[in-house]
Amino acid sequence: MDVFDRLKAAAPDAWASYVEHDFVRRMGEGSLPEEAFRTYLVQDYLFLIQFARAYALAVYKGRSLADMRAAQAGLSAILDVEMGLHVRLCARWGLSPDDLEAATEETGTVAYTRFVLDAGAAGDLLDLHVALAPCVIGYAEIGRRLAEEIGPGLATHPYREWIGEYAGEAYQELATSARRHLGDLAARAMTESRFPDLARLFAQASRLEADFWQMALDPRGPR
Ligand SMILES: Cc1ncc(C[n+]2csc(CCO)c2C)c(N)n1
Repeated sequence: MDVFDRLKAAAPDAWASYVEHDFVRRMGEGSLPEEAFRTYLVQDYLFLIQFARAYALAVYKGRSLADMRAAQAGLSAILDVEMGLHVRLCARWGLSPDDLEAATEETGTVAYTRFVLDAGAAGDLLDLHVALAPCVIGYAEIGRRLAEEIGPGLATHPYREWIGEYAGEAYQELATSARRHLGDLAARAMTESRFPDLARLFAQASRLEADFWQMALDPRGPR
């Protein structure tokens, strides 16, 4: 059992609330309302910008060149690859770069991203990577499961690009290497007495991921 499996096993309800969320189920069934998916895409754009900052923080928190380079690779992946893919996916869904730039960050986006940034700012690199783990590794689990469930029907599925992206080999490899890096970091920096605090951090990040899905399902009231 690696440290990621231990963290999941310590927070089964929080993990299930995230990876088995209604948004995920309905995306898989193809019954997710398009408007909910658009809301998600816009907030995810704002989310990815803050996540780039979290990887930049991981560069700063690194104590070895290897850790700093690993964080730099994560930062480049977001800035040079992920953002471009995301903007293209948004365009496919009728959202222009101007729409994305003009969007307001919702409370759920602020809560999740600033929680991760604070975990990293107040803690060390291991705290930061534990807070990042549900996001990076969870999406690989969700993407793979949905692709397996849908099977050959994926080619014509309404959410095929999103599912294909996260189920695809490149993202699966990225998640596998993030998982290995987390294991290495824990082997170096984790004393057993730290585990309960790390498990709490992991559970909270997983709940915030679940809230992120929920935010897209719940219409926002006027304000
Ligand atoms: C709410 C939310 N959670 C997780 C991801 C997945 N993800 C997070 S950071 C990143 C880039 C890793 O290099 C990816 C793919 C997302 N997009 N949105």
